[in-house]
Amino acid sequence: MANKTIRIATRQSPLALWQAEHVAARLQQAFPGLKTELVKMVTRGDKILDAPLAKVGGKGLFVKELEQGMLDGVADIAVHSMKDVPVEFPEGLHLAVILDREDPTDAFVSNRYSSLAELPSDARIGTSSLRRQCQIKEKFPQAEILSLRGNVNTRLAKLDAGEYDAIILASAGLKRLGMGARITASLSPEESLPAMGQGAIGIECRINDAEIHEYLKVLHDETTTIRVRAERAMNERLNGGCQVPIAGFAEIHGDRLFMRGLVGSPDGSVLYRAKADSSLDQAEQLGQAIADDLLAQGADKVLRELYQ
Ligand SMILES: NCc1[nH]cc(CCC(=O)O)c1CC(=O)O
Repeated sequence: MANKTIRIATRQSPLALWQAEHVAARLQQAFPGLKTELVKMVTRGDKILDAPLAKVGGKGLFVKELEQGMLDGVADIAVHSMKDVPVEFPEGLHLAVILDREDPTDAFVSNRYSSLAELPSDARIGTSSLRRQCQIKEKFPQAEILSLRGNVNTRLAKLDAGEYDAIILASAGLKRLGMGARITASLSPEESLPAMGQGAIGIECRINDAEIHEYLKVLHDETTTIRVRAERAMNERLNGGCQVPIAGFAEIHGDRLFMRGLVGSPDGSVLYRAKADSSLDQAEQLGQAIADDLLAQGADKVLRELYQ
């Protein structure tokens, strides 16, 4: 293992670079002498900035190019936000490890209002996530939802320029970039149920690369893995990516796994919610049960309309 260099495929947004550098630092801490190298790439999701994600379509918008890099042998691992990782992988690649979770909540950020509850009914709210949009619209049917794309700094600059009364974005991204102080209020799961995998970092690599797996093992976080396994199982059954109004969030209390799921119409007029709990070794079954509950309520109608 002497002189080994691990080449890490990453996007170039400040958050992606932070996450890749975090993984590099953790690996070097565990394996003194190990070298790492960032292989910086541009994904389709980075290029298409003028359209809402829901319109761009296609799964794996932020990961495909990184995956091709590993298949081509120009990178050994890819560091992803779990939220952006589709449930299926290209042949030869898989998810090797999930790291401990940062704050999974959605953040309410405003220069004018101190909480979601204080917003005027016709507030202008920035978000490009249908999941956030449908939950906001349920409570504020008159609210104007405005597109908000770009990296964290771009999004905050748009808010500061006065384009919105408030914006909603992932707390994890703000905290990782040292901008946690910009979070006006963390939204509770009742106010905005997070996306599957939100706040968790995952590492993908070639299935047959035994040496790399030896290194990655030290990064594994069991609690986060169980939670994200349940959340991904729900999305898999609903056939949902990050461009559909689906939320799934699991928490561990004692020796039980508690999960909530949600499917909504983008305009917030229909929202289906489900919750259940299980033992920790039944994570996948729990996620599937939540999905089945949502489907039995009629969630498939909403999803079918979106996929058309
Ligand atoms: N879809 C983009 C994306 N992917 C991961 C994060 C934030 C970090 C995380 O959830 O780990 C974001 C930005 C956002 O949702 O505001």
